[in-house]
Amino acid sequence: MAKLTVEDLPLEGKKVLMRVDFNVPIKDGVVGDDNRIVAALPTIKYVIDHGGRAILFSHLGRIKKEEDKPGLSLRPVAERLSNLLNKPVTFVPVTEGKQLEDAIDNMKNGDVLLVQNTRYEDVKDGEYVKRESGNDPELGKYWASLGDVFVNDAFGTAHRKHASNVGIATNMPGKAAAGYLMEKEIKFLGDAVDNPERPFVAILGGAKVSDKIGVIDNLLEKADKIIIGGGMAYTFYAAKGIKVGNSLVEKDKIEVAKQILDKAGDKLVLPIDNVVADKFNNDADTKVVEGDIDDGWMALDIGPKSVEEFENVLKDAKTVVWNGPMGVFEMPNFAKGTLEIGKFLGTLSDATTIVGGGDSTAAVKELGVADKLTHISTGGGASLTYLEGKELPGIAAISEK
Ligand SMILES: Nc1ncnc2c1ncn2[C@@H]1O[C@H](COP(=O)(O)OP(=O)(O)O)[C@@H](O)[C@H]1O
Ligand SMILES: O=C(OP(=O)(O)O)[C@H](O)COP(=O)(O)O
Ligand SMILES: [Mg+2]
Repeated sequence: MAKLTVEDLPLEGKKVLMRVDFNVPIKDGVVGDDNRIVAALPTIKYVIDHGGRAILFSHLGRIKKEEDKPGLSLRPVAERLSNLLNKPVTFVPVTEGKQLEDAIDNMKNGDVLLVQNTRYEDVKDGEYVKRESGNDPELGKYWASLGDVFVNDAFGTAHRKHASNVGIATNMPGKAAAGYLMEKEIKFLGDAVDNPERPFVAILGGAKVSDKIGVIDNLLEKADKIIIGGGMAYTFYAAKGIKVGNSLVEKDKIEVAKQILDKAGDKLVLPIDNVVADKFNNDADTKVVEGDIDDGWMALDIGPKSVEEFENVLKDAKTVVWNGPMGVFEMPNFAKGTLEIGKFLGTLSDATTIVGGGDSTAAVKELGVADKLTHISTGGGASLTYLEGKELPGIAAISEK
């Protein structure tokens, strides 16, 4: 990388602003899968071992209204980080102002501080102002003013142009560096997918339909097959005139889905059958149906015929990139599709198998199939954007050597 790295920066006695991606699953105030926190430890340790004062920034979830804030506090993450580092981590429950500035002034060399969820800035006085997500120039400038140098290790957020990554970096010219995780992810993805061994199969699922449906267009030129499962599948069902019941559908993306279907021909593989439920709950009544999904039912997992069909497509693959679970794996009754696909990828011993994304990674770890895969990437949307051949704004903003 022709970019500055953390090793190029002066650290001793410096206030080192760090952007990490700690957007991890939280349930009942406790961190679930901590892969993304663990993945950032090498850079954090390097900074504090070299006498830096680490001031960490991350987003968590999405905040659109005041009521979203309490459940999306980073406090539980500070606790987990403290356990992992085996040292105290100061948590500052605000994103600006005197409390934050005083806490930073009180830091000693080697100390670690975590700032509240950067997306608290997206809602001010009850209004959705998107200061963080809209890269408000004043916000990036303010955060940059709090430190001496900047290290961006948030690969999972690199496809976003937000104040806490791009904003801070552009306000610290010559002093914004990449961390080890950022370097590692780019190197790995580059080696695997710039000239992928073929057949190259992409698997796309999950729930961020409107975010991610756009990448399919570019992926059609790179991949030999694209398998669509999980919450991504039903917008395509709607585009094909298949009934979707109450399944997750992004209505304003149905047109896009139609265009993709026209262009893709048999490159795109959709689920044949689904596990449908009468409510969004693990205890729902369920059944497996092919094709049409009746009103009152929603598809929460792919069915056994879909698994068989997907495995058939995957069996000869030499490169597989997977983002987005095949169903609502957080509920045991809808985890089977994700589990089966994960297990099957584990049997492809001479293929490069890459799983990316906060939730997909949590799924393969939780379901015990992560060990047999080639690479677990912290980025879902970020990996897909990289795969499309697009520049990642978070990386572009890092200073050149
Ligand atoms: N059929 C479905 N209906 C609703 N949500 C789904 C469905 N399939 C998967 N999901 C949800 O998608 C979420 C993950 O999506 P996403 O964030 O795009 O993936 P990743 O974090 O791996 O990039 C999970 O919380 C999962 O429950
Ligand atoms: O979890 C993330 O992406 P992913 O769900 O695609 O893995 C990143 O933290 C980005 O979050 P965002 O999609 O709310 O900007
Ligand atoms: Mg996710």
